[in-house]
Amino acid sequence: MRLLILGGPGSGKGTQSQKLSEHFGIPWISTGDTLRAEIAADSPLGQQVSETLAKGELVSDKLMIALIKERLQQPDAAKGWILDGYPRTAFQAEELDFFLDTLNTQVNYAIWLELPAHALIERSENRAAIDDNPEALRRRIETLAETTIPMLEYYDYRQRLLRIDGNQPPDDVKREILGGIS
Ligand SMILES: Nc1ncnc2c1ncn2[C@@H]1O[C@H](COP(=O)(O)OP(=O)(O)OP(=O)(O)O)[C@@H](O)[C@H]1O
Ligand SMILES: Nc1ncnc2c1ncn2[C@@H]1O[C@H](COP(=O)(O)O)[C@@H](O)[C@H]1O
Repeated sequence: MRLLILGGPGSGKGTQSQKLSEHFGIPWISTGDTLRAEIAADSPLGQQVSETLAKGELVSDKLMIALIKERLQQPDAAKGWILDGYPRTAFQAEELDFFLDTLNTQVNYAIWLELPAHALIERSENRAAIDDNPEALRRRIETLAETTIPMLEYYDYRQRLLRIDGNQPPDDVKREILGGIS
C-alpha cells in the first residue's frame, strides 16, 4: 500500500500516518518531521531549511524531490509506505509519479484531511515546534490554500483522491480512511 496523507498544519497527518503505518506494517515517512530532525541536528540540510520552516514557507521543490527520491529507495520502503506531508505542490506530485513509474509502482490513494482553518489553529496553538508560532502558522495555512489545495485536482482527476472529514475523533478518522481505501 502506498498512501499520501495530506492536510494543513495540525490536521492530524502524523496521528493518522502512525495508525496506518501500524495497521499496514509499512514505514511512516514525514517530510516535516525529517526536516525538523535535520534542523535539531544542525546538519547542512537543517541549516539550509531552518529559516524557511520558521517562516512557514515551503522548502524548494528541488530539495524536497531529491530528499524523497533518496528516502523511497531505502530497503524498508520497498513494499509500501505512508508519506505524510508530501507532495505539497503540483510539481512535486508530477515528479513523484514519474519517479514511481521508474520503480514500476504508483500511489494508491491521496488522502486529504479536511478541517476548517480555525480547527487547524486551535490544534497547533499548544505546540512548540519552530513553525508553530502564530505568524508561521498563518503563512502555513495561506500556503495550503494557495498551493496545496489546488494540487489536489491532480489526484482527483486521476480518481485517487479520498476526502476525509478530519474534524472527528482520531479513531473515527482512521475508520473513514480504511473504509474508503478497501
Ligand atoms: N482527530 C483528531 N481530533 C482531535 N485532535 C487531534 C486529532 N488528530 C490529531 N489531533 C491532535 O492535533 C494535534 C496535531 O496532530 P498531528 O501532529 O497529527 O498533526 P499534523 O497534521 O501532523 O501536524 P503538522 O503538520 O504540524 O506536523 C496533536 O496535538 C494531536 O494530538
Ligand atoms: N512536501 C513539502 N514541500 C515543501 N516543504 C515541505 C514539505 N513537507 C514539509 N515541508 C516543510 O516542513 C514544514 C512542516 O511540515 P509539516 O508536514 O506540516 O510538519 C512545512 O511548513 C514546510 O516548510
